[in-house]
Amino acid sequence: MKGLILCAGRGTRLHPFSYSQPKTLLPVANHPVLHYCISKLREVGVQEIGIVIHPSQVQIPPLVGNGSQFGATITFIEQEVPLGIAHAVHLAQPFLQDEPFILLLGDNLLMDSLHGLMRAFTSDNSDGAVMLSEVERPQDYGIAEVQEGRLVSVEEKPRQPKSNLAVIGAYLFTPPIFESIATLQPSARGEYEITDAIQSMIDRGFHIAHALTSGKYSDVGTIDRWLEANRWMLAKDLGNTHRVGEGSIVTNCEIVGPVLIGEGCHIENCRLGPYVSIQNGVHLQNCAHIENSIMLENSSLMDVAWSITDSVFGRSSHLVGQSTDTSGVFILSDKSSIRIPAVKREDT
Ligand SMILES: Cc1cn([C@H]2C[C@H](O)[C@@H](COP(=O)(O)OP(=O)(O)OP(=O)(O)O)O2)c(=O)[nH]c1=O
Repeated sequence: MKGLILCAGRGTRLHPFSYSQPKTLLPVANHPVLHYCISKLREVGVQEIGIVIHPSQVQIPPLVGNGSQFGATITFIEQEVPLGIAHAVHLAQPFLQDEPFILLLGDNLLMDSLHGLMRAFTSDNSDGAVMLSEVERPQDYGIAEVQEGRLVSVEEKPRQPKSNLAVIGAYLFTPPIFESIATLQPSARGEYEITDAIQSMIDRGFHIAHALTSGKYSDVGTIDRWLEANRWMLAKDLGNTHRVGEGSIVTNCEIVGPVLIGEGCHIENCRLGPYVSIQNGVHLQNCAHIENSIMLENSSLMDVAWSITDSVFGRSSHLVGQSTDTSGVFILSDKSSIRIPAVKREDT
């Protein structure tokens, strides 16, 4: 069985960070999301992996190489215009040829392994399988209708959802999916939708099995969800402890885990955590409190007298501030910098 990972979207909901790097390279617990996808495929024995990228995403090939670091072989497939997930699958047909394949959305993170998906596919003798997860706002997802244990319909972002079971970004397909994709028309948002292709499979009499995941599922589609994914990956990896990478110097700090500190960082006189991940080369000095935040490579915070929460600091971004206000949320893109002067208070 082959694997296909999609990375070629526009990532508009993750601006400004997805301007300077593909969102599938953004770190969750200091590892690119894409690495987790590759590992999930390797865990179930998939070795031949195709990755769909946009031609401008030149950072992706050097980061994954030929796949040997993962024990896989990797083939890149270009999608010049992100016309939808089904369109990306269509472009990958020459790579996938005529065997079953697992499709993963490259910005999705699953706690469960893909064994459940594989089991649903094989035990039901089916023509494909999807993974379902209960969600709170079904209107925002592709929603499945299951009757008597069988998937009977899927609908993209329905106004009146038939269930709260969302089709999440892990699928298993057999070659008839390509004929279904060939019949599609673009949706109202102008994309060839994979949910329409699945519905077409069902309408043509093919059986699509399903596996319900109770494990956590998230994606890095928005900044809030990126922070959420980071929280649960840190909790999974570290519990309530913290880890400090090689060559990092941490002095006079109070740390409440989970907190992950990369290599070559300099951190002094700060209160950190919980849920903070810090990439390599970060410099923090005299920071009152940082919580639920991500600091990308070589960013720095100096003399920040208030509490920072729910924030992301881009690569080589800098914040210097002395205000005595109590808290702040910062979303700083790469190479941006802010200096906040001390507030002079009138004596009363
Ligand atoms: C739409 C689309 C997405 N993808 C990938 C990108 C993501 O990793 C994954 C899910 O995409 P989405 O998050 O649905 O789309 P997007 O990446 O364009 O983001 P936004 O809606 O914020 O602009 O699928 C493709 O490879 N080709 C496509 O045509």
